[in-house]
Amino acid sequence: MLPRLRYYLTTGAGMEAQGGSVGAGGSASGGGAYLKGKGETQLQMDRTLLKKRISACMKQLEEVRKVRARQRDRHNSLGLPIVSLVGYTNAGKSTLMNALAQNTEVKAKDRLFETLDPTRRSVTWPGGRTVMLADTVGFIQRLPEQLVAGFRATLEEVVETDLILHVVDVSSPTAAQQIASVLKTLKRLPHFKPSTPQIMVYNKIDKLEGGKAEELEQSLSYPHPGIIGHVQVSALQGIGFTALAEAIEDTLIKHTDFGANRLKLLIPYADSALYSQMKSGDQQVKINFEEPTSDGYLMEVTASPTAARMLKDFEVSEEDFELISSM
Ligand SMILES: Nc1nc2c(ncn2[C@@H]2O[C@H](COP(=O)(O)OP(=O)(O)OP(=O)(O)O)[C@@H](O)[C@H]2O)c(=O)[nH]1
Ligand SMILES: [Mg+2]
Repeated sequence: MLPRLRYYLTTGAGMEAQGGSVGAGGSASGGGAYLKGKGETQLQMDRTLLKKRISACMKQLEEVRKVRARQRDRHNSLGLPIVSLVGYTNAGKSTLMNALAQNTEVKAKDRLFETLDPTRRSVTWPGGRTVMLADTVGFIQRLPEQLVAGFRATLEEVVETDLILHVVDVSSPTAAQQIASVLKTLKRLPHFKPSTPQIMVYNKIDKLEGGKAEELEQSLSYPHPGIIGHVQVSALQGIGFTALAEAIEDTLIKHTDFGANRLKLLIPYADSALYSQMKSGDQQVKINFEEPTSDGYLMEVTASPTAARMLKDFEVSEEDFELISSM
């Protein structure tokens, strides 16, 4: 609502057609003074009213931001990874979020700007990890400059997000342009880290004929530093959710600090099979540091809860780690 009001106020769009045309036509016909005056008064009243509504909306937005900041603090203190759903308007973000959270509170409607208030839901995957999903407002192309600020405000959280799910409506003929537009908007967000991991979520595959999704995916592939994976889903029909959950888990382990467990290990040379398995790019373990020592491989790793349990016997204390590495 707010961006639309702002748009009317700055361009006069809509109202010019109402009041302005009466004045213009009136002055040419001689009886213009009365009509013109009336038109202008009406226009002024409209503008005053709009200004009041904008100011009310701004207050609401400020309130939303404050609440959000408080929530953010709480979530951060809980240490939950924040996974934001971003994408072009109508891509199916809210539908996907609802389906994943099995919660019908978030509105999903076939309308522009339906989601001006980003919403959060915590979701626990079957593997046991809980993440915080954050829905955001849909992006649109060629956003008037005055609106960009308003949209940015609602997207502040994307800057702090641990992982982005970039939702795409693959059934749209302009999907490629929409992706480019979203990436551009993200890049322009102040303080946005381009390296924030991003999973492309190709949504609405139920609307495509068999095999068409792969074809489309090829044509949509977009070189971008943050994009590290892609999944095909149908938010509406619940297709591809397992693969999506796995991709999220995998990304959190490999590309963020949310691998749950940072462990310091000493793997004896005799356990070379274990060492090879860890080096094989196994998605359960990310090696942050490694050094061969006289007793074995000294490592610092981020591991999934399952892997951490398996590696428990090889754990060394902080002091031992320092001692061995200094020898
Ligand atoms: N066929 C099909 N329709 C879908 C799918 N996902 C979402 N939709 C429909 O697409 C429309 C838009 O969905 P939303 O979830 O509101 O989209 P959004 O990305 O949140 O939109 P904004 O909040 O405006 O940015 C709705 O009519 C959904 O029912 C899908 O997987 N398949
Ligand atoms: Mg939405």
